[in-house]
Amino acid sequence: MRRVVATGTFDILHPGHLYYLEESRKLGDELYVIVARDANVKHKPKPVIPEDQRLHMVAALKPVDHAILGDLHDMFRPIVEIRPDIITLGFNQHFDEERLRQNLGERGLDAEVVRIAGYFGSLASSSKIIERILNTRYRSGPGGS
Ligand SMILES: Cc1cc2nc3c(=O)[nH]c(=O)nc-3n(C[C@H](O)[C@H](O)[C@H](O)COP(=O)(O)O)c2cc1C
Ligand SMILES: Nc1ncnc2c1ncn2[C@@H]1O[C@H](COP(=O)(O)OP(=O)(O)OP(=O)(O)O)[C@@H](O)[C@H]1O
Repeated sequence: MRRVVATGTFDILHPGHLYYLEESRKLGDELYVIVARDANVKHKPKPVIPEDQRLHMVAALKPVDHAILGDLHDMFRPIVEIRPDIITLGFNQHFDEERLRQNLGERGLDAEVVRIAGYFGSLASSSKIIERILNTRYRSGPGGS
């Protein structure tokens, strides 16, 4: 059984998330998804959707076999428990692949790190969806409602 781990915030689900999870699942037999804790999302505005609800929605997606909330303090704790063969990074995840491999090695983990390509077919970004909601519903110019 080849175990794959995918990670992310998954604030407002869109086809890019689905693509990332489908491509991750294809690399193995079982896909685990680690959903970022609200408190750990510091590199962008806080998620709109609370962590339990983000987890609930990710867990329901077809390619996902197991979804868990991440650890609050140590991002390697779930990895040590799952012991994946592969960890996938999304196209815009800010982790340095070499550094991540090094950190895993220091903890005795030999998971392969694979970068998944981006999907740009449609409105495939949580922040762009939020921007569109704001622009179309709340920032109408002259003549707008
Ligand atoms: C290998 C790995 C393990 C992670 N484990 C956790 C974790 O335990 N807890 C957590 O809150 N975030 C964890 N994260 C981080 C998030 O899931 C997410 O990738 C990060 O916040 C960047 O979010 P974004 O790409 O969705 O914007 C982990 C990320 C990686 C790459
Ligand atoms: N369009 C996309 N194509 C492929 N992968 C994507 C796409 N959008 C997000 N992902 C991946 O899905 C995971 C979760 O992404 P995240 O929750 O940060 O969504 P996002 O739409 O990139 O958010 P934001 O717009 O706020 O940056 C990450 O691994 C990310 O790289």
